[in-house]
Amino acid sequence: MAAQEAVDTVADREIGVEQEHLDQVYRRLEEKIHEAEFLMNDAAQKGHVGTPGALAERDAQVFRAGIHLNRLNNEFEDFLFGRIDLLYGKDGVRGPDGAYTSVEPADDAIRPDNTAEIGETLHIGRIGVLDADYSPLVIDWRAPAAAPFYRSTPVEPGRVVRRRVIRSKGRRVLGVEDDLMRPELRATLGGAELPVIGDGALMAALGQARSHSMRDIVSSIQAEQDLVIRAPAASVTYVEGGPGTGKTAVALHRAAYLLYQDRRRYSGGILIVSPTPLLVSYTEGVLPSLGEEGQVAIRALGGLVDGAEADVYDEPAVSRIKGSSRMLAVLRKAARGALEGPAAPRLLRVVAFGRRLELEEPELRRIRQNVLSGTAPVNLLRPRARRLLLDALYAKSGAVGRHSDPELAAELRSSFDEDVSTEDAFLGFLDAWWPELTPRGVLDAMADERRLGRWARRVLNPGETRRLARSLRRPGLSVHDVALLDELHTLLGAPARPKRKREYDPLDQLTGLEELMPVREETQRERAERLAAERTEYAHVIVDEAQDLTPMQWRMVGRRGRHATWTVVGDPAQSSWSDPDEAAAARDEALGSRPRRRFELTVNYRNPAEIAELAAKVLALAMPGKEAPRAVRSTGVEPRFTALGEGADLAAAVRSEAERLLASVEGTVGVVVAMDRRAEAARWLAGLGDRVVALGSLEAKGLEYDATLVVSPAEIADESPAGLRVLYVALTRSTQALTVLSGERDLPDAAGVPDLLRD
Ligand SMILES: Nc1ncnc2c1ncn2[C@@H]1O[C@H](COP(=O)(O)OP(=O)(O)OP(=O)(O)O)[C@@H](O)[C@H]1O
Repeated sequence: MAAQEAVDTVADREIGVEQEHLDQVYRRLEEKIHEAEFLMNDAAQKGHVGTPGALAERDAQVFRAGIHLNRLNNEFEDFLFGRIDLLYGKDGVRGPDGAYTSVEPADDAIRPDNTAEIGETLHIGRIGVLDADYSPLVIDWRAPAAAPFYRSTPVEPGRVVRRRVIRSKGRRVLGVEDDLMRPELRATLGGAELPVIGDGALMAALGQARSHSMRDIVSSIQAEQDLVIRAPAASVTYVEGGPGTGKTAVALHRAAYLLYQDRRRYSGGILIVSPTPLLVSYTEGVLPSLGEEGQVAIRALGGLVDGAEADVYDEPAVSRIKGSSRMLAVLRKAARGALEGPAAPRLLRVVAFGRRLELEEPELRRIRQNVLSGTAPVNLLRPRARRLLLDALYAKSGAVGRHSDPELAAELRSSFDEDVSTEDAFLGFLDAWWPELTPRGVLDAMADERRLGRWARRVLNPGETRRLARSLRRPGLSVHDVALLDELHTLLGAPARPKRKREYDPLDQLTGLEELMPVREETQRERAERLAAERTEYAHVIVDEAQDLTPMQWRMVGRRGRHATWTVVGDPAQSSWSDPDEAAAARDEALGSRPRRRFELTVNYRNPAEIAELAAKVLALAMPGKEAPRAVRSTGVEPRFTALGEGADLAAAVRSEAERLLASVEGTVGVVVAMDRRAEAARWLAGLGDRVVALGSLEAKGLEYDATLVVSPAEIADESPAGLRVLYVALTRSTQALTVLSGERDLPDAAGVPDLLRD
């Protein structure tokens, strides 16, 4: 008891020490706000005195200070989250953040009797704060001086003696957890021995209940993850790692790091491509919590094309066709063939120079073929089509050769062109014969099986053609349709811009029209949002769950980063694409010949060892020889197996198992079913509250829950050729508890274990 109290007292004292530091940080920030306000008033009073540059700098300072305080007050639960106590370094050089730059300890930093004095203490937080004398009160987590907080290990401690994670809420420090990097050392700070509190912040973070949004991991980034986050953004950074190794977390932190490190270079924006809208909403809070917003767009694969938000999936046989690079040949034909719709006119008749001139079908066909022999996008070929039509009509007009003087001849021709091309009959004909095609229009044309058969000849077999046409006849877009739209957009060329909204016209004031059409200045923020929405190319592209992109999706994503650097994270063992080799080839094509830097993440932070072990059995079937990541913790809770008795009601069983899991964990429960059961599963769970969600197997990608119920492994595995890998994804979603519910098809043994999960 007495010993416990002593520990508490040391812990309380250390909390007090950190509280004092946090108070000092807030005092300093408030000072900065006052300074900034003073400068602002001063600037206003002096009016135009001062160079424009100085005024802009002042504004920027006020703006930054305002953002800091606002964030500190409103958003961050743990603004200050870390501290490192370091030995004296080899030299006394300070970096721009005020910290000593030396990575290695000075030769005499450790005395022969293994004692040492702490030479520098740094606090790490979400943004950097300097004291009035430019000494660092808080180091930004992305600054070079913060790297030892993440990189230092007992094997390679560098200058770090003690690494401390500080937990705080608002302005109050709640707790501290220490790790000693040099446990053999007796270090003193200001003459007193360095105390050590708690037993590891990582485990505390991993054991916490999950909500429906991802948390940042800024206070517990591990060394192998830090290497990826801070890797220089040259060409392509390729990161592989099994489920739960932090790939998504690392990708998001890397975006924040790149912006911090070189904001100007990434002013062209960073795009994060996510497989599903569910994963987008799960992850979109992370960057704001790291102090980054605005420059990063997180988009689902089904939402990369403006105006096409798709979140439904085709059946696997259809998505296999739509995702395959064979579609490229089909789309090329369709983009041209769609010009000849059922309503395409077969005769052009105009009157010029008092004569009736006609072009009949064979001539029209020849002209069309001639125009299409070019490689330009179809919509951009329209002016050429118009010119060749006029040439052909002129040749019939009898005017050719009427003048031998070239100037007169040219004049005659130009008046012919003007006459004909303003004639309603000609204009109407051109619109119908060479219409402005839209990607959506061509996709609709492909829904006609007969026409699609023509365009897909020798590329798709008749069965595939039928399936594809049938799926395109369904209303709405599927996720895989979006990549086709994007391809068509390129093949067709940008249609003429829609007419701009009416501009503000001062003359309107005289007519009183302005009252009917309110004119409002666009705000800065609206402008930024509009520009972001209009952006089609980015300075850096991060692809999450990259193993799932189909060849056609790689082409779509590739177009958004033609001049970009890339971070590509994925796990081939979780690929839901039937032909991973084909997808890898498409990926390589999209990324071009840029050099790759490869990293591997090897530790599973999500699943307890008990769940990871079970999942590894499916991995062995799905990808024999592939190693599973090492689980970092164990809970002692084994997965639960239960089988549906003969004639039993699946809905009732799912509901009751979900209820059981809800009672066993504090946070979220995910119920994963085969894709075609997704709608009914949502009904089965109705009324159980928002801690539980039903997911189709493909939607579970990237997400995690405190507990997961996997319904019928066999149904999930049989869904598609990639079914075993999809099942592997489903089994690796849980942070605490897993239940597997088998049906008849799973051939469960007496203990309810389905045959796919037996040894
Ligand atoms: N260093 C860390 N500290 C604390 N938590 C971590 C750390 N690294 C990863 N995690 C947690 O582990 C879980 C898995 O991370 P994440 O979703 O990024 O993994 P992933 O590799 O993308 O997984 P999957 O391939 O299954 O989608 C998350 O809850 C994440 O917050």
